[in-house]
Amino acid sequence: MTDSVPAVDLAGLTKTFGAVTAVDGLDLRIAPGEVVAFLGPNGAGKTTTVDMLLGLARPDAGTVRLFGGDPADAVRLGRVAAVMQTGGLLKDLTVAETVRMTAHFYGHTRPVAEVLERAGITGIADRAVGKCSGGQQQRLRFALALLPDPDLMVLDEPTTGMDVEGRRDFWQAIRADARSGRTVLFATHYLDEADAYADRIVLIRQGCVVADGTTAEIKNLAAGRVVRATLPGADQAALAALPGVRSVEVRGDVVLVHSEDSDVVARHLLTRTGARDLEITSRNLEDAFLTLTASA
Ligand SMILES: Nc1ncnc2c1ncn2[C@@H]1O[C@H](COP(=O)(O)OP(=O)(O)OP(=O)(O)O)[C@@H](O)[C@H]1O
Repeated sequence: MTDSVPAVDLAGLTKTFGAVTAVDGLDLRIAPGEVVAFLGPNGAGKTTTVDMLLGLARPDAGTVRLFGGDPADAVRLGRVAAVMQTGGLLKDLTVAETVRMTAHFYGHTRPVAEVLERAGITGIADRAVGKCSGGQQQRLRFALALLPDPDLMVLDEPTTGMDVEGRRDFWQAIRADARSGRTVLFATHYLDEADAYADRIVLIRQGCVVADGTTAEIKNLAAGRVVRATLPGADQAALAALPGVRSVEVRGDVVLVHSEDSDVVARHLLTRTGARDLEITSRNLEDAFLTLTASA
């Protein structure tokens, strides 16, 4: 029964700041247990959406429901926790002291040792926060967010400014934790993070959802696949007439067919022509991102 209630349900969400429409009638439903990347270029409206989702900002129009209820109630009940980019840590306390102190503010929490372990910071429990790297401090913020054992974890560009290793360690901790069934929504403008760590990508531009699907679907949506083959004297018109073909390019003896249905192209090339050295490649997420977020 509870599974039929979405973890997140945003409907017609709109927010303007003067002449700027930051979020423009945004609709989004996230089922319990999904790990969703909220991906978009700078100024797309990610933070404004996350702020409304957490009840930190009031929408001008539209509704936010978390687990079927008001966001403020979900936050108060500890069903939702957030990891933001910066702030909120005292440099002189140790990692463990910080977690213990925060645990006192809640009525009931997961054990401190358990959240340290889940966030992957047991080994630095006695280190002063001021001596921790940016990535370690973010994992500490993650540990704090885990204290109430929330059903939904919201992260707003949590790895900004971290080095590659720090980002990888951080995401490994998040990903391992999400396997327990927690719903995760993270805003990012790093394509590789969305690709590597999300089950689903919601791409936004100018406050609207422009694409929503699995990583593979998003790649295909914008880019399809490219079938490359060696085929001297290729019949360009015949290839262009195949279903799903978007373009045919001939470079010397090599032909490149850009298509939504690479199977049809491959079958045609192998059975009806003398093509050899076939290669099928999916264009990368970066291509999809650039195509879908380019200004109209
Ligand atoms: N408090 C505010 N006052 C005025 N304009 C704002 C305010 N907050 C956001 N905006 C504008 O709303 C738009 C969306 O901003 P938002 O921060 O939500 O985007 P974002 O996708 O999170 O961007 P980034 O990746 O750069 O953090 C931008 O044009 C921004 O300048």
